[in-house]
Amino acid sequence: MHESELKLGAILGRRRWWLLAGTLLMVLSLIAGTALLGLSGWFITASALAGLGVIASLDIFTPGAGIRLAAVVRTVSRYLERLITHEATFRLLTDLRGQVFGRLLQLDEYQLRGLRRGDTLNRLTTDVDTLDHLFIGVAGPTAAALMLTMAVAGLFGILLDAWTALAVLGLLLVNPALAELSRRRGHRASHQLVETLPELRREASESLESLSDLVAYDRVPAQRQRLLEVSARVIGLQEKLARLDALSQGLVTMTGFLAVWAVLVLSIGLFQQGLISGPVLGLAVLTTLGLGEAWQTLPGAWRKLEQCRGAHRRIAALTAAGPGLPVAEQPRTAAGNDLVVDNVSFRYRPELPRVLDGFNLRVAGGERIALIGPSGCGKTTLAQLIMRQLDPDEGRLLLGGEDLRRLEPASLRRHIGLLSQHPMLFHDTVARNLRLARPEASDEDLGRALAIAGLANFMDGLEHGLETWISEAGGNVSGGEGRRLALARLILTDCPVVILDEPTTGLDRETALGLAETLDQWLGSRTAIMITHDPDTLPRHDRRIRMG
Ligand SMILES: Nc1ncnc2c1ncn2[C@@H]1O[C@H](COP(=O)(O)OP(=O)(O)OP(=O)(O)O)[C@@H](O)[C@H]1O
Repeated sequence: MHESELKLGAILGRRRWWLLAGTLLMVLSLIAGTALLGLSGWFITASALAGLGVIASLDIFTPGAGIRLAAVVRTVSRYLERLITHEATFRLLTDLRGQVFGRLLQLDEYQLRGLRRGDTLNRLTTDVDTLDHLFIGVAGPTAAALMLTMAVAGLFGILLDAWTALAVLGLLLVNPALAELSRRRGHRASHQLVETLPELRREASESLESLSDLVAYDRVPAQRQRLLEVSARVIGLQEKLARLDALSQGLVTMTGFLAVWAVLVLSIGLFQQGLISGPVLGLAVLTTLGLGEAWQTLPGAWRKLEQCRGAHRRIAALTAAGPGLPVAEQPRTAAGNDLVVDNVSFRYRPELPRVLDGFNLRVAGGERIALIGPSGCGKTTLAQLIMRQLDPDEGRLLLGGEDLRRLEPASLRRHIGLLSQHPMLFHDTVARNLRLARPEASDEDLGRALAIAGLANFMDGLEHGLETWISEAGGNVSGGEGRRLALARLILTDCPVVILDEPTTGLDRETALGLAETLDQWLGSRTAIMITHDPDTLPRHDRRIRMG
């Protein structure tokens, strides 16, 4: 098993005391509920018999106190049980999400590209939630129902006789078999549902994201049709599983009533023989009725085990994607600002042609170069190799004379900064989006970075200034403004080496030239690689390198 693979057992083990406390409280509340019914049965029968004059006197205080106690214990233990199991759930969710998210953070650019955003989100949310059902819905209640059944059978063995105890055990222990049967019958549909539900969410989110394109190409009806088809498949599976749940729940209810009936028949026999009193008979029957209820929800819950397994598989697949790029045993700290690309070859997959084939480049410390070339010639790929988001198949990349593979990743990140082609802005304030680069930056620092990025006027127009919220993926800022916000973020990092992937794209010529001027000052003695299709709008640079 890979070290970073999902360790469900370990996660459950870490929270074992919470889970145990939850199960014990579940048992206590079930016992109190069943005792409440049983004592009520005893009390009602005894009162009726006293009313008929069959029994001479009736002690109403002892059973009355018992009923009150059972009612209070049931309420309190159920409340505490909810509190504890919910707390346990949140802790389990935190552990699970933490582990899955931690694993995602280790993925490199190449592995991340293989993930579809909607699908990953699904695994992080729905699948993790489904897994959490494992304890709350299945393990805890099953253990509680089993323990209660054993306890009641023991009680019947003492109060009534061995046959009644065995009848209760025999009939109610059919329930786990019914639950298992329901799990097996729902196996395929449950697995299909785990796969189809994310497909539906993915289709829905992608339809919304690409709505303007779909409208422009008049593809809305076709997309709607696709959505409806997936939705119909989901509904079909859910219907199938709901029918199975109803059937198995009906069967469990039947075994519960069969047990009540068996206890009634057997204890009438005992009563006739004078071995038990009428109130005990009432107690036995109603206790069995209460006991049957403890099993009610289990077949559905067991059936969902299959969904848990599917969810586990999907999350495990996400977390088990091989390790990211290897890190040297004793990594060095990045030092020196000169960059060498030495005979580098790279292809994305073995079956694809080489994007770079024996590529060479030397950039001296403090030198600025413009990298130009036709679309698809590998400029962005080269930037990612320099950032060590990818490793070359052949050749090496050196920073300050040291192979990038020997450098500590965090130190490399502090040393080389990248303005990517599609920078990400978070649904957060301008200030927090910028402070991602430097948490301790003052408002003045942010203002300076924004001014260098040519956003002073833009900021003046914002009512809440730095505290203005940017909606998800930069929805309320224009493409050009979003890229310049990301540029301001890069400026805050203060890295001595920077790669700017098309810094002036999306800007009109006048703005681009203005930005080039302020950037020129900021770049100062930094080493800079500027990727562009229009080198005339770039800040001053020493050389132009043509790729492709
Ligand atoms: N993840 C990937 N998997 C497979 N091929 C890829 C991947 N990313 C890029 N490519 C391919 O690699 C080649 C180089 O892409 P790259 O993005 O580096 O080009 P570029 O020169 O930056 O292009 P542009 O100027 O349009 O940004 C292209 O043919 C592209 O299709």
